[in-house]
Amino acid sequence: MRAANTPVNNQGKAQPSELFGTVVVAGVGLIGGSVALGLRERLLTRHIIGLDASAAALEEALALGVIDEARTSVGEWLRAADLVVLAVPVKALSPLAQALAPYLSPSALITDVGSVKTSIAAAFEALSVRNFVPGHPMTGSERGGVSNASAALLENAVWVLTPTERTPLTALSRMRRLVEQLGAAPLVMPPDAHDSLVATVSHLPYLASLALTHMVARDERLSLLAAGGFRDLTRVASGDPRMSRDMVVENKLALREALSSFLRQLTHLAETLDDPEELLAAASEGKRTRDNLPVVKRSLLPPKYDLVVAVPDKPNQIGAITRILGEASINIKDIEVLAIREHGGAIRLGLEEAGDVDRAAELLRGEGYMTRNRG
Ligand SMILES: NC(=O)c1ccc[n+]([C@@H]2O[C@H](COP(=O)([O-])OP(=O)(O)OC[C@H]3O[C@@H](n4cnc5c(N)ncnc54)[C@H](O)[C@@H]3O)[C@@H](O)[C@H]2O)c1
Ligand SMILES: O=C(O)C(=O)C[C@]1(C(=O)O)C=C[C@@H](O)C=C1
Repeated sequence: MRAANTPVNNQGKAQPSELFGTVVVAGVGLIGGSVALGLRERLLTRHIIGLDASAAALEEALALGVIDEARTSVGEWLRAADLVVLAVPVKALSPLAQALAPYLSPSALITDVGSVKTSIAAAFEALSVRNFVPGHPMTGSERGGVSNASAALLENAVWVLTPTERTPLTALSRMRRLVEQLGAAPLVMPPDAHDSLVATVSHLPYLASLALTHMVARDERLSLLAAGGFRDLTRVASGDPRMSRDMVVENKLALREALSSFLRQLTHLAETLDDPEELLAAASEGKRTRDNLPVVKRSLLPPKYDLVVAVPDKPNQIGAITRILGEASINIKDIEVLAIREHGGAIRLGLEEAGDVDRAAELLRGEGYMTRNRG
């Protein structure tokens, strides 16, 4: 079923890649289609089956050479899948997971690309699907559908992986490698941390774009005067309304908090109109932050402070370690599985601040873990 070849990953390290004999992409649209094309172009699979509720989407995907075979309903045929990628709208993810689960091979790697992670992570846990690694590539477009799919969309994107306490280290490790083989940069964090962060960087900007477009809709002269600045700030308002609505509603708790912060920011900025020096400071900070965004600089991930932890071969090790550090308010920005041996393995934790490394090491040693700082 699987063979290994040894391409070089985007950090220049030789890494064995996994060949997935049969891949199922459920939801053959913009993101599902892009994953399928990436797998094909990088020779990571022999056969791709598209599963979609829309016969038209499947026909288009076949015609474009994105998939080899089309299916409109689940069934025994799914047992042949070595990798299953769920790429349907957020609201359809959990019902689809439920429909697929009885047919999945226990060795298959399962992932999804949905924009909200706590709900789908919980759904797969409840279904006791073992090798499920929730994911979210931080890239996309306001133009959906397979005709806009491209392997290049995923290249250099940060791809968040949100394992739960039950995700096996081996599954996380396979998923990390797959993301790297697709040219993206994996970043591991708990599902709730992901949802809280995307509320600010993705879901709030979507609501802000709606608010701005609604203001323009009131007066035709405004739309005539709207130039590049307005266009750039409101691009995401052109996305599919139903899909976008469902995405923000699914994350409404975190989004409400982000909205409150945004309203406080706007109120503060309104006050600085009477204090030009303060407004200049805010504008300079805004420029600095925006100019240094990795997506603007086209750089990969920001620097992190690393701690390597030896983990015994027991269940729930990621959960135990993240809980110990979470209780001490130490933020884990990334987790990488460095090695898996019969009697245990090692993971690298990417921490937010230099001082966190010593604090985390002390806490973990206190709980019986062996640690090593990595410069
Ligand atoms: N568009 C983006 O920028 C972006 C970025 C990252 C992640 N995502 C996530 O990726 C997922 C897919 O988004 P997209 O932009 O590729 O959407 P899309 O509309 O391009 O594709 C979705 C596909 O899913 C199919 N589908 C819908 N309901 C289904 C069901 N119940 N069963 C089977 N097929 C079904 C549709 O027919 C369509 O072909 C979403 O969960 C979204 O949150 C989107
Ligand atoms: O349109 C784009 O460029 C996007 O990257 C879309 C975007 C975003 O808000 O950044 C939208 C939703 C997804 O979950 C991820 C990415």
